[in-house]
Amino acid sequence: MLIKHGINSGFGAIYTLASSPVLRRQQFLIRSLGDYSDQNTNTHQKRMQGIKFTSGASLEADAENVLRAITPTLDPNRHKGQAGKIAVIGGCREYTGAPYFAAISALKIGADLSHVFCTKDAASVIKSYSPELIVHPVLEESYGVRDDEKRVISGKILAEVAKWMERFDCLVVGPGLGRDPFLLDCVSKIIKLARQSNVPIVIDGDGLFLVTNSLDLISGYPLAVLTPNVNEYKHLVQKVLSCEVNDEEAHEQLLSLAKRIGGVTILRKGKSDFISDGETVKSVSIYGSPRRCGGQGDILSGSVAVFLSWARHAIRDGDSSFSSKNPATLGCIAGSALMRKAASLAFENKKRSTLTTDIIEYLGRSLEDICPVR
Ligand SMILES: NC(=O)C1=CN([C@@H]2O[C@H](COP(=O)(O)OP(=O)(O)OC[C@H]3O[C@@H](n4cnc5c(N)ncnc54)[C@H](O)[C@@H]3O)[C@@H](O)[C@H]2O)[C@@H](O)CC1
Ligand SMILES: Nc1ncnc2c1ncn2[C@@H]1O[C@H](COP(=O)(O)OP(=O)(O)OP(=O)(O)O)[C@@H](O)[C@H]1O
Ligand SMILES: [Mg+2]
Repeated sequence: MLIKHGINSGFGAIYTLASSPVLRRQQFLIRSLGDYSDQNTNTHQKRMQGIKFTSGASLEADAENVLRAITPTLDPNRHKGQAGKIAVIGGCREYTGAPYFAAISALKIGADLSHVFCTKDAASVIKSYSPELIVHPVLEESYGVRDDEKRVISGKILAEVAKWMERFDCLVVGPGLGRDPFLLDCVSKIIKLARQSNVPIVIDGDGLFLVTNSLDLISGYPLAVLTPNVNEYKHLVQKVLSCEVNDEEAHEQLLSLAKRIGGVTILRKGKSDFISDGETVKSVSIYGSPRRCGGQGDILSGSVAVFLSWARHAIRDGDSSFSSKNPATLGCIAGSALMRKAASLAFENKKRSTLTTDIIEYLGRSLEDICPVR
């Protein structure tokens, strides 16, 4: 049986056999969508029907239409939590900014609740940045734990996170996590738990250090998104493909990388962002900012988490042709586009003194410009 995909994949209209791996994975995604009561089904259907991924043979995603299609309307019948509950696993003695940037970005875009699971040292600092965040001081680094206590403490940490897991629409693992071996071992268990619970996971920063060295954690999980920067991408390519980054064949290499990790979605950050799930490659090249201050990747990971969650719901509520799309790819396209637009607005205003906190202040307006609240 031949089935026409509802959305152009970027390589012309695609027809595929019902038994293809793409379709099987997409059907798995549909099956794996959780319960979500949405009053706006028809609105979503209309918006999703409007998505066109690319024009012609270009790889450039039609990011604004993706944003419009997946962003839920603000409906007075909805209750707290329905617009998204995100958890960031990150924050240690050294890094408190990164988890804050990711978690606050999720709220500024429109998620209802944003949690941070971090070490005890980091917790009060992160709380002091914002009363909006729900901060759990549960993680431990090796220096605070005796060897004979490790097994018990690791069990307690997992139990603490497990209490919450089913409530989350997406985890962001890695911003400001650090590289302490005991802490990373506990985070491996958290990733396994999220996977068992079918919760999508965005892996960034030190989370990429962890999974690059333990690929089994995410391999073959279609709800995993990796967001490597230039260094992290280099390590991933070396480890997985046993070669160096090849910019002459950048798209093919990204495709093979995503395919070799079992169809996870990879967002390769750079001058243009490239996104692949091992089947297609899309790019987002809209103008951003020439400022490269630290923390912009953290905004991106928090944003992708929200949009991925919204895309899952929009796909579930859309018509049959759209319910076969990959929410991870949609989430990456939307997150990348919004981050770059906000960065460009912040730079217009602040020029060389633009900081990550300035960019965060433009997330709301950037989304509003594309997808106004009605
Ligand atoms: N204000 C803050 O708290 C900020 C904290 N950040 C955090 O800082 C930490 C480091 O991020 P950076 O952006 O500085 O990282 P970099 O991209 O600078 O990488 C740090 C170092 O680790 C190496 N590396 C990366 N992946 C590796 C792998 N798989 N195996 C071995 N070596 C690897 C790189 O070669 C580099 O030397 C992350 O947790 C990140 O989230 C950043 O997000 C920036 C802002
Ligand atoms: N040369 C560039 N021109 C325009 N935008 C860029 C450029 N490089 C990166 N970006 C954008 O900046 C964002 C963050 O990418 P970056 O490579 O700085 O991540 P990072 O190093 O992980 O950041 P962080 O400091 O948060 O860890 C991405 O959304 C990407 O689109
Ligand atoms: Mg980073």
